[in-house]
Amino acid sequence: MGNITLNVEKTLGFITKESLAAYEPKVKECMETLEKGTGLGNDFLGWLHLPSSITKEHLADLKATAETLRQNCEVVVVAGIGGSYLGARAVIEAMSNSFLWLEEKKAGQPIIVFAGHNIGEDYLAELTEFLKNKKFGVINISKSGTTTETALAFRLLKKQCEDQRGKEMARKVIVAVTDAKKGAARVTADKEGYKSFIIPDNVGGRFSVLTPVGLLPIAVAGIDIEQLVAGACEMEKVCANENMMENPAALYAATRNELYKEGKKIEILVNFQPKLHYFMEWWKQLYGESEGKDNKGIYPSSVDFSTDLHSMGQWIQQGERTIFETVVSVETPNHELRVPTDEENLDGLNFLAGKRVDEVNKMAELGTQLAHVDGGVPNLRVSVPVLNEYYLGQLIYFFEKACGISGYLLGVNPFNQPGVEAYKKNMFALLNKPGYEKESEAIQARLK
Ligand SMILES: O=P(O)(O)OC[C@H]1O[C@H](O)[C@H](O)[C@@H](O)[C@@H]1O
Repeated sequence: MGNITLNVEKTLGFITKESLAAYEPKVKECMETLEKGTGLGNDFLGWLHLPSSITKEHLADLKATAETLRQNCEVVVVAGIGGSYLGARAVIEAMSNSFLWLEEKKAGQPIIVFAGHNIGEDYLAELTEFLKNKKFGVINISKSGTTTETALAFRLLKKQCEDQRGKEMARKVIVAVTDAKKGAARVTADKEGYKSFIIPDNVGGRFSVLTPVGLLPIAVAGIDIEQLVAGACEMEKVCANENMMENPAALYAATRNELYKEGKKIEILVNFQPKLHYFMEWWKQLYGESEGKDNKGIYPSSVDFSTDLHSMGQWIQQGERTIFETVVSVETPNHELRVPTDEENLDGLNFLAGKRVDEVNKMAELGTQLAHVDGGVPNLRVSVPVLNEYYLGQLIYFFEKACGISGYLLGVNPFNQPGVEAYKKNMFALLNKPGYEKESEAIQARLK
């Protein structure tokens, strides 16, 4: 079985081979800093050798809990935000049939829905309505255990679950994934006797998809977590290579840093498979929170092609030349569908008759790459042989390792996110949260 690969050739008209090669010693140093744990944020390096440290017993425990939820629930609500949400959604959406959720639910295959990632009253009211009379369960995920969005949704879900299914069944179908000791989610789980899984202290939220944060919901969705971990393990080996040109994570980190130095301030992650939409959302948090600080950092954005070629395509082709693209390209689709012949040919599409739909998609991809490079947009390409658990595991670890290296190349602490506290402080002050009396007064004075 081959691996995912990275091709940076289409950046070379914008940066030189020599400038890229010059990164080799710096990248090596960053990799050593990660390995030795001597850099900034070194108390959050638990993700680095996480894949190879996951035991069969741990996976079996996760699968057994997932099975309890699958057997007892028509719907499972996964409550979480940021790193406690995006990884699970990324893998579940990438691996699920796009239309399965519209079908009648069969026993043993619950629908997964998400909550706790917004404060939309309509969203939560509609969710409550949808769950009425349904056998549902909840996975409450929060590393800190105190995130407002998630706690608010969980308060509603817990009550509804207990009201509808009784305390005893609720205890069986509510699972917590949180800190070992701290936080409200831990206190509730212990008091109510919920099954719970621990998020290791040294794994930050955005690096936690391969902990129970991601693995439990993914297993509940019926997706093979062993293969996901096996793929990540393989990349853990590949991305340990000290030769930068043979290490995709190192090469990606170096290339994007050099492009940034040359004025390419925005990276657009591109897919040609709509199922990867949430994978890109996961990637945005990973890179946005890791690198966007100290007034520095590439702005991570994403598009779904060819959909967005009909909207953002214009900007990318001819807008300000401060962007580069990284395309995640799936080589072979999981299904085969050919364009039918039509005798009348009213739509003029008979030139495509007999071809696979993916051949059209691939020509859209190649045509776009050539056009965008011609238009001044450097292009990186990550090839994924097939969209399956194994390669998703590879992609996850590849992007995580590259992020650690890239953050150190940039000279920031890639493992903290102090900036996200600013809005929270204001929100708590505005809502008169106990303990925020001084801030409340100050903010009210500003609003007069
Ligand atoms: O898992 P939690 O503690 O609930 O945190 C969920 C998310 O919210 C925070 O505000 C951070 O910005 C994220 O890095 C984190 O993943």
